[in-house]
Amino acid sequence: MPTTKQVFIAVIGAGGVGKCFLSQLSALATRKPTPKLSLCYISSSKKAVFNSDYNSIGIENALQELSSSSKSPLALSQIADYLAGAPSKAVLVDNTSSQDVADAYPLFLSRGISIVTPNKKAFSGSYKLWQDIFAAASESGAKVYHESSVGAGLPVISTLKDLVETGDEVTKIEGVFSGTMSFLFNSFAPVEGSGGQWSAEVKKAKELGYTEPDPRDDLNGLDVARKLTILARLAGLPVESPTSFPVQSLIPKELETVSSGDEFLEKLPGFDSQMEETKSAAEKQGKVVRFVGSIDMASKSVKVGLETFDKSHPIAALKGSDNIISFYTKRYGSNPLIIQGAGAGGDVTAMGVTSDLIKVLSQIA
Ligand SMILES: NC(=O)C1=CN([C@@H]2O[C@H](COP(=O)(O)OP(=O)(O)OC[C@H]3O[C@@H](n4cnc5c(N)ncnc54)[C@H](OP(=O)(O)O)[C@@H]3O)[C@@H](O)[C@H]2O)C=CC1
Ligand SMILES: N[C@@H](CC=O)C(=O)O
Ligand code: NA
Repeated sequence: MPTTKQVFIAVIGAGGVGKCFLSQLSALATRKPTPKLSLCYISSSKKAVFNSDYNSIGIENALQELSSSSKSPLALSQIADYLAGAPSKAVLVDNTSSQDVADAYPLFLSRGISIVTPNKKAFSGSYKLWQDIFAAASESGAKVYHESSVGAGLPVISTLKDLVETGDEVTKIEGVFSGTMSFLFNSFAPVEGSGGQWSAEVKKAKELGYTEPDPRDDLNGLDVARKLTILARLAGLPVESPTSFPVQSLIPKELETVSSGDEFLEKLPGFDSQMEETKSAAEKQGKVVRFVGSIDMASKSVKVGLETFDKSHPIAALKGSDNIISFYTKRYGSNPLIIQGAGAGGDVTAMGVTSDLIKVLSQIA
């Protein structure tokens, strides 16, 4: 019979972030034998591995077992039943970008199943979903953490929560919130040198694991809009949705209707001149162009899009996939609290998920 010091873990999604999470989970299970972490379910969109008697799946071999499995994933309501019936507490780790999985969070939480996730969809969907998630968690006592939904593993959500919960008042949040956009502009329009070809940099960002599963979700500005929706809500602004404020898209008009991400990437080189024009216009003023976002609490305004910056500006000087996020608050006055570092990539994102899991374990086990 398992003791209360055992926690069952279900992992949905084993892509770039999911794979890195499994490797961190394996190290965590070895380093900290208590509570005993029992991986009881793992799935991709097409396959799953689980045992109806909750026997643990070896974390080290989970990916191999998943790729050779002949089982289909359970329906979300079945996963909730399965985890609610586990012999002790269970945690769902959602490493997908699925809206369907996100929509089921209130169900999981109401059944006492805690959630950790880098998926932005639940927290930036309708305001009702946001309310349902936190109401379900508070009623059942299940925990929900989503640090990597903004700034990957950077401590953005935890910092904002700490500011608010200790009574500070956020007045403005601004910065670079997309690892993909940061990488693209840092390499396409660097402060020094001529930079690469736009469409080739987009392909590179995908290969490096920075983009969303469909890179159009980054280029249309929606990924940044989702992050700002999450931060605005946490700061006390009940933003209705990521499409309820101005968001600039970098998708060429001619490619707005292509049916797949792959077709989009194939056709993008034909439209490189559009981004070249934007870059030259900034260069003519001695500046560089970057993709940024801001939330102004007093005017209740949120915006996402391109802006030009002096080459000496900290935003212009970012490297790689770095994010930079400035919190202006009553306490910090005119010198904002600034968080900077890699904002995308499998390992740094999984780090946020694993550290959330550690927080949950310390509260439920
Ligand atoms: N990559 C990054 O740098 C960051 C990512 N994130 C977030 O992390 C999440 C994962 O990103 P990433 O790993 O890069 O994406 P990937 O596309 O690499 O992986 C997504 C995984 O989810 C699986 N999946 C999709 N839908 C379902 C479903 N309904 N049920 C079960 N499995 C499903 C896919 O399965 P299949 O392989 O069968 O398609 C795949 O294994 C996203 O929400 C993203 O926004 C957050 C911060 C940074
Ligand atoms: N596609 C996103 C991944 C992290 O949220 C990004 O590039 O920032
Ligand atoms: Na984060």
